[in-house]
Amino acid sequence: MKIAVVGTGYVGLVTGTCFAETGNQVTCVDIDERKVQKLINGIIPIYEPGLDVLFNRNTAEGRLKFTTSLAEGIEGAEVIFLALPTPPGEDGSADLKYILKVAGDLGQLLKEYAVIVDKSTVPVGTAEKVHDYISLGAQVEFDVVSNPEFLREGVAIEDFMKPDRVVIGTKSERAKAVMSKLYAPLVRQGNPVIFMDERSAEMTKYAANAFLAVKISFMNEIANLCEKAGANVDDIRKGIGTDSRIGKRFLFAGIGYGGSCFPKDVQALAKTAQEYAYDFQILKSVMDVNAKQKTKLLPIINQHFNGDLKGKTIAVWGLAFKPYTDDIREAPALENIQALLDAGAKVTAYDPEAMDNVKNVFGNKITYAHTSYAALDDADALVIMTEWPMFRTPEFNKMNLLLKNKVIFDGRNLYELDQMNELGYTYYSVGRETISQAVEQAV
Ligand SMILES: NC(=O)c1ccc[n+]([C@@H]2O[C@H](COP(=O)([O-])OP(=O)(O)OC[C@H]3O[C@@H](n4cnc5c(N)ncnc54)[C@H](O)[C@@H]3O)[C@@H](O)[C@H]2O)c1
Ligand SMILES: O=c1ccn([C@@H]2O[C@H](COP(=O)(O)OP(=O)(O)O[C@H]3O[C@H](CO)[C@@H](O)[C@H](O)[C@H]3O)[C@@H](O)[C@H]2O)c(=O)[nH]1
Repeated sequence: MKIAVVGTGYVGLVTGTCFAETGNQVTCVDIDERKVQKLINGIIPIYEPGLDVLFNRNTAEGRLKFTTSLAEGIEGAEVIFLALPTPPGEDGSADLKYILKVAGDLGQLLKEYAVIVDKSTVPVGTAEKVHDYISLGAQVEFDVVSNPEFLREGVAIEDFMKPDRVVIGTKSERAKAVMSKLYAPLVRQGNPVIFMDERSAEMTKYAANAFLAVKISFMNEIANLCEKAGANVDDIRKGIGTDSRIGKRFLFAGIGYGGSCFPKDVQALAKTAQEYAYDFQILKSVMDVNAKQKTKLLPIINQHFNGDLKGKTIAVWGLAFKPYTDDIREAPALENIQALLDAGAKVTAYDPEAMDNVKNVFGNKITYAHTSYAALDDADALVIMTEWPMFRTPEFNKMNLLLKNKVIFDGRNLYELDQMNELGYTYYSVGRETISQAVEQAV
C-alpha cells in the first residue's frame, strides 16, 4: 500500500519506518527542511533504540522516503497519517493549528479517495473539524479516521510492531477495510484492532494517558504517606501489583511523571472536561500532586545542607524524562537543576543520551561530565533523576573515592536501603524511610 506520513517527529518517524518495514511504500513529509535533509542523508534526529536498523533497511530498499513537499508526499497515497504536534495552547487545551493547517492544504491537494488518519493526540471532535477543513477544498471523496498512537518513547518500535491493541475510530466501512489491511501484519491474536466511532477513539487516547498518570500519582501519594507512617512503598507496590486487577506496571513511585505526553494530555483532558462543564476532580488532583512531586527532593537536599547550598557542588545523574530516550520535555531534572542553581549550588550533570539537548537549555550554567563517575568528582552529593540502567549497579568503591560526602538523593529508588546502610551512605529515596522530623517540617 502507498502511504504518506505528515510530520516526522517521534510518532511520524516511527509510524513511517514501521509501516515501511511491513512492506508499504512510505513517504514522510515535514516542513522542517533541515530535518528532512538529515533524514535523506540517513541521519536520524532522535535517539530511539532499534529505529536505526529498520530505518536503514527501509531507506536502502527504497520503501521509506522523505520530502518537504506535501503534494509530492501524498501523491497516490491511500492512507495519509497526520503525526503533527498538538502542544498545549495558552489555556491548556490542545492547539490544533498544525493539524488544521495541513487539513486545509490537503483539501486543495487530494486528487483521489484517501483515508486521512489523525495519529496525533487530539481532543474529542477533532476528526469532525479535520473533515470540515478538508471539505472546504476537496473535489474527491475521503474519510477521516482517528487512530491514536500508544507507543512509549524508548520502546517505541516494540510498542508499534507488537501493539497491545490498535484503536480505530471511524464509521466508514470503506476506511475500516483500508485500515484493517494496513494493520493486519501488526496485530496478533489477542491484541485486537478495536473499532469504534471517532469521538470514542479520541477520548480513549486521553483516558489511557490520564489513567496511567493517575496510577503513578496515586503511588507517589502512597509513597509520601509511607514516609510519614514508616512503611516502604516498594513493598506496597509488590503487595498490590500482584493483584491482577491492579497489575504490576506503572506503580513506581518517584519524582513524578514528565515527557511530552502525560503532562500535556492530562491538562488537555481537564480542559475538555471544562468545555463540557464537567468538574473532573481527579485530573485536577493528579496535576497538583505531580507538580509537587517533581520538586519533592529539594527541601530534603536543602535541609541536609542546613539551608545553605551556596558553593556546594551537586552531581546530577539522569536528565532525560525517562531512560532510553534523549527527550527532555517536562523532565523533572530541568526544574530541579534550575532550583539548585537558584539556591547557589554548582551542578555537574551526566546523562548517556540527553546531554546535547540539556546544553541547549542550560548552556554553560552547569558542567557536563563525560562519564557518570566524572560527574561525582569532588561533589558534595549525588542526585538521581532518571533510572538509566547504568546507574543501578555502580562501582560504589569508585564512587566513594570521588564524592566528597557519601550522600545520595535518589528520586528513582535505585538502591536497597540495607545496601546503602552497609556502604555507609546517607541515602534519601522516595517513600521508603521515615524522614527525620526536621526534614519533614521543611517538606
Ligand atoms: N512522542 C510520543 O511518544 C507520542 C506518543 C503517542 C502520541 N503522541 C502524539 O503524537 C503527536 C506528535 O508527537 P511527536 O512527539 O511526534 O511531535 P514532534 O513535535 O516531535 O514532531 C512533530 C513534527 O511535525 C512537523 N510539522 C509541523 N508542522 C508541519 C506541517 N505543516 N507539515 C509537515 N510537518 C509539520 C514538525 O516539524 C515536527 O518534525 C502529538 O499529538 C503527540 O501528543 C506522541
Ligand atoms: O511507574 C512509573 C511509570 C512511569 N513513570 C514516569 O511517567 C513518565 C512517562 O513514562 P512513559 O509512559 O513510559 O513514557 P512516554 O513515552 O511519555 O509514554 C506515554 O505517553 C505516550 C504519548 O501519549 C503514550 O503513547 C504512551 O502509551 C504513554 O505510556 C516518565 O516521566 C516516567 O518516569 C513513573 O514515574 N512511574
